[in-house]
Amino acid sequence: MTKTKLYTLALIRNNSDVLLGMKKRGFGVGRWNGFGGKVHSNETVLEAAKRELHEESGLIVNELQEAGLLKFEFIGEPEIMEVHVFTTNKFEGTPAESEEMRPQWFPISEIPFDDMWPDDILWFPFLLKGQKFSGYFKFKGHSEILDYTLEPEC
Ligand SMILES: NNC(=O)c1cnc2ccc(F)cc2c1N
Repeated sequence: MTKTKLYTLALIRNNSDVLLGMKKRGFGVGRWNGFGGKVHSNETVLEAAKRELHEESGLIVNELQEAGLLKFEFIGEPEIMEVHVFTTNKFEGTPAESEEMRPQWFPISEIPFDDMWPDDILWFPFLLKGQKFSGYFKFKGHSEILDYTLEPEC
């Protein structure tokens, strides 16, 4: 019986740059990620997105826009990750390194997809155009996508 677990993922924009974090340990280590994590039982998805962003980058955001919904299945694992993706260009503070993440601004033309999760190159174009999206990715390990669906959502 597959179990769905809620996660958040926030991509912060500043004009033509996007903020990514180099994951220093744990899940996704060595890859440039957005900022996010698990949703706790005593908070909403939006509250979790703001909390995780602040914990991992030091940034404070009052508003986040819903950007998309991604579901990730890993062959052999019972849990489906339901990842709520957010974005904003309104934030307070300066990105600061945390125990989890080393933040860095990247020009949109220089997003390091080769050092990111393999699905990013597929849905980032929707995010950067401001087109909401919905996707499902079936992974074998952490680097091979066996199959996927991805579509714009109104
Ligand atoms: N910026 N993209 C991410 O941070 C990202 C993308 N895809 C993923 C797929 C599975 C997973 F477990 C995590 C991610 C993820 N953090």
